[in-house]
Amino acid sequence: MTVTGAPTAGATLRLLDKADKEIVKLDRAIVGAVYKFQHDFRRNPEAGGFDLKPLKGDGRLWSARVNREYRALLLRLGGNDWLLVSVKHRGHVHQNLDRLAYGINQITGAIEYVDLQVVEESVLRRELTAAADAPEPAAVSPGPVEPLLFAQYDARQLADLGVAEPLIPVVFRLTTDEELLGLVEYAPRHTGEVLLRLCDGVPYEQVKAEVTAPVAVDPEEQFDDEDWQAAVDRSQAVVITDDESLQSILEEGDFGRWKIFLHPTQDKLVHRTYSGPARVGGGPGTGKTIVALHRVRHLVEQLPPGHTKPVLLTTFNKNLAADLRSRLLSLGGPEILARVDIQHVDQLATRVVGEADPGNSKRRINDAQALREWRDLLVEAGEKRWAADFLSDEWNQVILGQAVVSRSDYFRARRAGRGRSVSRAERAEIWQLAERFTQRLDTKGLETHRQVAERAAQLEMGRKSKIDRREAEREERGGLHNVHVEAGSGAWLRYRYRHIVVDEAQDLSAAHWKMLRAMVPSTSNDIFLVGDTHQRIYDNQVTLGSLGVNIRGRSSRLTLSYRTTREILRSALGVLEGVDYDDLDGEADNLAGYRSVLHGPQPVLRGARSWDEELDLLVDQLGAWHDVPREAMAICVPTNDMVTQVAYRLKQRGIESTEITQDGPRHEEGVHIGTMYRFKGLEYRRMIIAGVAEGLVPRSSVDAWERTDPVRYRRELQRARSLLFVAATRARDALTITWHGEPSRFLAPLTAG
Ligand SMILES: Nc1ncnc2c1ncn2[C@@H]1O[C@H](COP(=O)(O)OP(=O)(O)OP(=O)(O)O)[C@@H](O)[C@H]1O
Repeated sequence: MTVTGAPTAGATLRLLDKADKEIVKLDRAIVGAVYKFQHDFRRNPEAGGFDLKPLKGDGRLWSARVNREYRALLLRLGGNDWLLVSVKHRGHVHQNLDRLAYGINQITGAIEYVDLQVVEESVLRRELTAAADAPEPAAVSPGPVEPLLFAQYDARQLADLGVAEPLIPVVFRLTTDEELLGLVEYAPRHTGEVLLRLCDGVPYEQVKAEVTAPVAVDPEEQFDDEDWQAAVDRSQAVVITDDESLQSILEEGDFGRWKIFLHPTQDKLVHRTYSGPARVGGGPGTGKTIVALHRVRHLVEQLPPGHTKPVLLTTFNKNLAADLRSRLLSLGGPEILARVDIQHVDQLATRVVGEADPGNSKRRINDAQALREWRDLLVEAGEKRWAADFLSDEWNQVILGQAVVSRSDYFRARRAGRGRSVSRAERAEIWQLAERFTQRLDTKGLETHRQVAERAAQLEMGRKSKIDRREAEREERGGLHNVHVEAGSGAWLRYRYRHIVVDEAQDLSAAHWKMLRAMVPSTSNDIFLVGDTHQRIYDNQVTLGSLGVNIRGRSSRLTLSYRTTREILRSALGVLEGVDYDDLDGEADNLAGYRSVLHGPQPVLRGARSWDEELDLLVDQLGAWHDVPREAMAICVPTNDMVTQVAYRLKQRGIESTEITQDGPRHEEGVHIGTMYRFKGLEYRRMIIAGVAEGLVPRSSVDAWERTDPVRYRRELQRARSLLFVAATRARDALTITWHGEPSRFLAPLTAG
């Protein structure tokens, strides 16, 4: 049969989420035939040989020949727009025609396709009558009654949450977690999310608010449930553009899905127009980085043609910036990359300062190195009244943080949140020591990253005021453009960027934000930042509003983890129990609704009597994970010494390993080993967190602050907790936590069972 009313030229062929998962499971020869099919079909669906024909009376579901045995099942969206939903053996299609269900979900407005036969056979593994209506839950369990998982809900309630209606009768038959997880595998994505949440015991209304509401069609929007072309835009589907696109979807498997199937919540955040700075929060693995990358691509696609780089993509460190670059390349290709400046935030600050002062050859040091300089200074000066930690913080947070340049400024400086008050006389002493410290750094040719960031912020703020002044003058003179030239330099003075996208936003300092704010004009879509304050591991708490980055009303949160299993997530959340977190803007934040649809083994918790014995536990655990490449596993420990010791023990036992340095893993091969700080933004299939013992996590010195500086004590505890949380949420499939001696206090909620 020919496609009536369809133009004879090429067709649009789309692929529905999950159809790809089914196709990859077919024999290689059939997958090959699918490649050829999509190529030919896109060119001309009417070509002979496809035997394209509608399967049911409504003209919506069609079958096309892939090879002698297999058929592609396609939904016709309209004209020559087709959605590939499945590839099945022709016998299966023939026998189960009345079991192939499809429709537009009344709540989410998305297209759904379900093969009820497959679901029932695979999920319930028993013959079921093909009842079309929802059965009375109690009536379907013969013999000893197994509790039905969803007996407390009725069909209407489930449908209102957006559960795919054809699946509701099956849902009512589920009795075990295993069956539920099986169903989730085959069900439309949203159905899986809702059911798992209900099964976790989350109240109905909460599931509605957290899972359904974000993807529900706006009740104001009169949506036409016959408009399949509009519905496909609300669905997770991708247009197959060329021969390689389907191939790359199938070959990259789960690892490439982030490029193609954004969650509707992610998709909205990527494509929205924001009237000013916007922030996306959310727990680990919810796709914040993915959203940032798609956002960059979206912004670039809106730019007029050109050769400049008006979009800045920045993050906390070099390692993460390199990762963003390679992922953006893979998402958008060299054309997108060509319009984006990717630099980590300290590199950016260094460049700004370098431009203003090209002769500067100072060596940059980090917070830990600066603290050592403070210690040495106090020892050399025989100064015992002040602790190096305290002075270092005072210098970073008050003196540098508020750009204090004189003694009198320091006397007036606000010291909110510093925990301990200081008298005027003490301020005088501190100021004197701070001056000696800066001199010391100068003499040694050193400069801290914080100093550089602060100078960069000042320089950029100066540049911004010049631009604004010139802009005002230009307007006064009726729009003359030549006043835009920077005095003396001949260079055009303009904002460095049009859009800035920031990843790992929770760890940027006030100076970084001041610098970034000044680099981009305050217009729509100016700053887009993603981050999670539960993962803040550097001491940089900021209130964005006070730094000119006003995110109020433009803050959203992602809640579905794509990385971590539900089992790991539950343990990781246990680590954060009972602690408050901020939203980067002075208000509270939380991880409400944070969830996963992935499933795996329970995390393993194992204590040893000594470090030596614990090292053996690590070797045993790696041995048990022989089914996974070494590079897909990592060991995270609290200290650098422990990194060396673990590497040594593994070497003795013939296990190759590689250390994660500031610049990423030293080598390609081997189990990755690093301190907790190094794991920010990374992910592994299997993780061991070792040394999670009292005295190490948190380190014993933290307790000394409890009496002398309670504010600092709380901050340090929070940081140690976040470090453990970050480490625990790097694991995709399996997590083992070990310790020797007494387990860390942070593990109490987990070890309590
Ligand atoms: N829509 C999606 N489809 C498939 N995979 C996804 C999707 N979104 C995210 N992922 C995957 O989930 C994992 C976590 O994503 P990402 O790194 O963006 O999370 P994150 O929120 O930035 O995490 P963290 O806060 O821990 O750094 C990645 O492996 C990513 O590829």
